[in-house]
Amino acid sequence: MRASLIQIAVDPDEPVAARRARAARLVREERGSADLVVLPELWTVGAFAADLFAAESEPLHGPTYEAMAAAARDAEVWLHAGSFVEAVGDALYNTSPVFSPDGELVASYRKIHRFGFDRGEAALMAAGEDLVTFDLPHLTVGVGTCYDLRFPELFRGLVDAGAEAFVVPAGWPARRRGHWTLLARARAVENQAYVLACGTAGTHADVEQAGHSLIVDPWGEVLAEAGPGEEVLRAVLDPAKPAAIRADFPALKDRVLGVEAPAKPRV
Ligand SMILES: NC(=O)CCC(=O)C(=O)O
Repeated sequence: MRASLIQIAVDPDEPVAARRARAARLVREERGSADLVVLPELWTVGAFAADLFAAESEPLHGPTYEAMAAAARDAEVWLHAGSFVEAVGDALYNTSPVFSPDGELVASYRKIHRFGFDRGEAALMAAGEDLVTFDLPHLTVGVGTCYDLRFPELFRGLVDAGAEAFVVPAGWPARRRGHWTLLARARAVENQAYVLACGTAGTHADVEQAGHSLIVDPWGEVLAEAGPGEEVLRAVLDPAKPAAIRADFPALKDRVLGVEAPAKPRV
């Protein structure tokens, strides 16, 4: 399974429509080199460009959906199209559509943990409520978005739903790059699952982006890591590897469920 992560730069001087066309072109360029292509979080507007969220919001079946469905079909790839600002009535969601090589929508995930501590995304967007997985040939993939990476229970829930790999699009800032790499590897090790973490490059809304997308195997080894700039990061995944590692080192079987804090502090 050949995976390509498109670490696109969000340049505020590039109109959203132009970036949409450029992203679609980059996806098409992976035809023949990839089975799965991934874009980052909110590459349309920029994850920190909160002032633009409402103006650049779209219905699920809007211009980003149409452009990405066509690109997936033309490239004959599975496409996790990062995320865009989805408008549903008065509500906004940070939504990730996933397309099959026929350009059909196979999954749609609304980010559950919104970033901003009551500001930005956390104030403007509604929270998703559902865990989402989708099936590639021989590999079940769970999805999370950016800040979700800090919440291990979400990923454990995805494992319980069958996930053997995680796709995590992000708009992660450069100043917390150390957390990004550490958390991506931690989610891989603790869940014995591939992690495909695709960030953005460039600077938008005065927030320098980390880049450094990475592909981690279910043993926690980094198979490929990007630099800070625009880049297409590629690696080959072995769909049999998560099951092999889980059989060989069966830590997931040793989970103790329902452990609760004592009612009174121990003395
Ligand atoms: N877009 C995001 O979710 C940013 C998350 C972040 O900056 C962090 O967790 O740190």
